[in-house]
Amino acid sequence: MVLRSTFATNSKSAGRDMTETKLTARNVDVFYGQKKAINDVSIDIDNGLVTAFIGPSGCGKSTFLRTLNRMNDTIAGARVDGQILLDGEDIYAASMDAVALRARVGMVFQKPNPFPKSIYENIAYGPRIHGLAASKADMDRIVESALTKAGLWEEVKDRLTDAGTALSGGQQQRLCIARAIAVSPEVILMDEPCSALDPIATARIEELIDELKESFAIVIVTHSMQQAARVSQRTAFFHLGSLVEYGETDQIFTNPRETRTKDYITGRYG
Ligand SMILES: Nc1ncnc2c1ncn2[C@@H]1O[C@H](COP(=O)(O)OP(=O)(O)OP(=O)(O)O)[C@@H](O)[C@H]1O
Repeated sequence: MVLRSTFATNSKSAGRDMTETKLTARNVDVFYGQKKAINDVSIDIDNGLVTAFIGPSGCGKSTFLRTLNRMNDTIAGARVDGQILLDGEDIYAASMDAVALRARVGMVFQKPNPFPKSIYENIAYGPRIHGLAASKADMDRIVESALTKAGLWEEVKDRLTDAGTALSGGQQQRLCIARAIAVSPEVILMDEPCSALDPIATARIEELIDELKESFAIVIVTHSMQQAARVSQRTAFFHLGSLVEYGETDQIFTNPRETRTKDYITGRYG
């Protein structure tokens, strides 16, 4: 089945016009060797809001998420067919540089994974390799701005030379979000970003996601339907590698169109 977005065509966010569709997937299949993990998925992902991917374990949420910034390139035997467009540009085209792409489409993982470097260096690394800072003062500004947007600046401004790994789990995850933000991405992909965190750190990240959606398109994979309902405006339900239903989060949770979606959200499997 091919699902296409039926949403409105314009939105305004953070006082600027944002083109509605940021990422478009068309007829995407993903294979691991002979095994087909994603089957004919088509979806439009829009700016200025949070899109949640939900579904039972093994349904392909993380696999599909990784297609959106070519993280599957790093997995031996993985193959992606179909088309994924970022602002209309084919991200699998030979002319697309994967490193540059991953700066535009950043990723935050399940387990916080700061570099074994200082808090400052964790943020400065990306802008440095992408040549985004002309001077030390420039870099200081980028570091402060990214940490501020990630809600971490006040907690770390007096200990920027401490190791990133010395922070609490929740702080480390906000550091990883700051690291993604520092290279001015357009999209942030989050693969179960709260699964290693306690409820208080989770709430802090969820607040942050809500703030960040003003500036970035955000896609989050979550095992928690409550989390999807709290943080997202759109929800995509995957089952056995297929996109079963995609719609406004309220509609998916209160009035699902497909029986399989209803069965999942009412706890019949998962
Ligand atoms: N690196 C890999 N090599 C081979 N098969 C893989 C690989 N990664 C995932 N798969 C398979 O692809 C399918 C989809 O897995 P994926 O991790 O994307 O699902 P998921 O919905 O994110 O699951 P979970 O919620 O448990 O994280 C599964 O059958 C899984 O075993």
